[in-house]
Amino acid sequence: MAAKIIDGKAIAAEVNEETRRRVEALRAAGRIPGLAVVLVGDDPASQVYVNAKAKKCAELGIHSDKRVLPADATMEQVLELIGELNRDPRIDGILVQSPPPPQIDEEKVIAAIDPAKDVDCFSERNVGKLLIGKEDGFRPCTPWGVMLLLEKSGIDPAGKHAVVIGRSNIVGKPMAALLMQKAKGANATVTVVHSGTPDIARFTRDADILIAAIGKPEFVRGDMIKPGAAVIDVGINRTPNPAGGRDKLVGDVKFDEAVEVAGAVTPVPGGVGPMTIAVLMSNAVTACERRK
Ligand SMILES: Nc1nc(=O)c2c([nH]1)NC[C@@H]1CN(c3ccc(C(=O)N[C@@H](CCC(=O)O)C(=O)O)cc3)C=[N+]21
Repeated sequence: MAAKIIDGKAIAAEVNEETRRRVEALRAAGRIPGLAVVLVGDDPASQVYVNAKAKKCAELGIHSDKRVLPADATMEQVLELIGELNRDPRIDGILVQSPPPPQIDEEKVIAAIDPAKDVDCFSERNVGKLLIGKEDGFRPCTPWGVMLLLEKSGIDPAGKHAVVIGRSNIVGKPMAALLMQKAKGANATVTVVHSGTPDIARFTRDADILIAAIGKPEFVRGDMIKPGAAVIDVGINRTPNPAGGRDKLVGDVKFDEAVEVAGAVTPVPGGVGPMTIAVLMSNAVTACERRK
């Protein structure tokens, strides 16, 4: 039996509709939420994401301020810009597109962002709040997007074995923290596997919920999936199109095989990606609502 394909685009549209209503309410009260998106350098993939975020802001009535610094920008220049955006009253949220060029110390840049404007939930303070389950920080965009996908697809993690492949600060670690939270919509038993795990398949085969976030194209094969499991593919890997033209996007899961074994699976594109942007928009509006 073929798996149910989870429609991330449709679920993101629901979340965005709710965000649009919140923006309307703010605007009626004379407030316009503002998001600054900082891009250092000219990486083509980063440009695509940054433009997608600005476009979604426009659709939802959020003011967006795209700031591009050259690939050889210095730390001083980046920190100067962050300082300016921290002080700018029109800006509620600040995002610095990751990864920056090598001369930029990303950790220092994140630390310079006002935690009240840290809509990525990357700062030490907001990651700390997330870990202790405090609700007044922000939701990490991709992991929270995954939690919403599960909830809105009727998949309750409570009592299930969730296996996260990958331990990045952006996805793997916060994903594990959210899934294990003692809260409605979470409460899973969580295993995290990574590049230091011998025999990853031994764990993934026991997963009721499998989250792939390792950045290796089609790493998860059909024989690594428990029959009926929910498989969430966070990977976005660009591979040159053999026919020329636009790069092909593939996830961290071999979709054609997963669909034969899993109970539910997210596609790439059209799965987690649109949810990441939807949560970012929601966070920007939350930042504005709190500042009232
Ligand atoms: N500070 C920071 N915050 C981020 O949230 C952040 C980041 N840096 N760096 C890069 C990753 C990646 N990311 C994506 C967002 C949307 C899609 C998305 O919408 N993808 C579409 C396809 C888009 C396409 O065609 O390339 C989809 O999956 O359907 C993908 C990837 C946010 N990131």
